[in-house]
Amino acid sequence: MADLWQNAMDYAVAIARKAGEVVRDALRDDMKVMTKSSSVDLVTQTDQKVEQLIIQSVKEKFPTHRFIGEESVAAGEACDLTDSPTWIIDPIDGTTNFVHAFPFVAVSIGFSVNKQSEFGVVYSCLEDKMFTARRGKGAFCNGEPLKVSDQEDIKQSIIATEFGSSREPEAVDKIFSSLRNILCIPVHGVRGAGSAAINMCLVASGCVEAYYEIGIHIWDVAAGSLIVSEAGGVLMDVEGGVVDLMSRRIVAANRRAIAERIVKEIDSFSPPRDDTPPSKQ
Ligand SMILES: O=P(O)(O)O[C@H]1[C@H](O)[C@@H](O)[C@H](O)[C@H](O)[C@@H]1O
Ligand SMILES: [Mg+2]
Ligand SMILES: [Mg+2]
Repeated sequence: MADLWQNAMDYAVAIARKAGEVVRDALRDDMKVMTKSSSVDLVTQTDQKVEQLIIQSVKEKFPTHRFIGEESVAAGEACDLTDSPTWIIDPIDGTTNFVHAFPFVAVSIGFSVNKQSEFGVVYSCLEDKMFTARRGKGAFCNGEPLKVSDQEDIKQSIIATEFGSSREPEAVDKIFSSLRNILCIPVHGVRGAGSAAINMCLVASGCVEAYYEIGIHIWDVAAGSLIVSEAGGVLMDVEGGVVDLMSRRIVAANRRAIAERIVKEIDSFSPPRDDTPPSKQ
């Protein structure tokens, strides 16, 4: 039977590659850096330009599809995931890296129908690595199949996480408390690429055993989540329940036991959900 969404996925790969070129070219220019939710939540004209480029091109090809885009939501659009085919876009995941030319910057495109993820595309554009996953058909990097690490022992593991862009003292205290707990299990190391999408692709590639973060948004992890699960990994909430991409909390790991061990050490909290409008937060 023909794959209903393969055409859309091929289009996503092509547009992510084109978007990545725009990002790479922009690195050479002077940047005007603006801020959003806090003085360390950065955005540039390139984030906005790339999101518009992706949305306009997809609209021409698939006029009935819907969108959740990081910069559109920042501009006041609703973050609504319905049953309609929806493209979930982070035009630059790792904007702080982009601003500093720290070389982990991704274009992330997730796609869901009936609230189920159908494909995910993460283009790590400075490394020129195209990560893709189609539901039920595996995950790939530049066409090569991906598989999570087979490590069973948390003490032999590397865990990825990020500090995020909140500097609220309560949140920072909890982030440090979780980090301390995990580091002192002890694990081999803690790393962070500065991009949720790339961290998830590192889990899918088997380079790190797990990634967790509180404070991410649906556009950071929509594509990466499918790439992890299609590479054989598991997703979980930071308190151990079923992951909810609107909840701004995620654990992605090579296996359930590693995810559960990390959950035990996380000092959890609940940022305002992505699907709660700012007026109701
Ligand atoms: O805002 P962009 O799209 O660069 O994405 C975020 C990262 O992906 C997070 O992991 C990370 O922790 C930061 O919160 C960062 O904002
Ligand atoms: Mg992001
Ligand atoms: Mg972004």
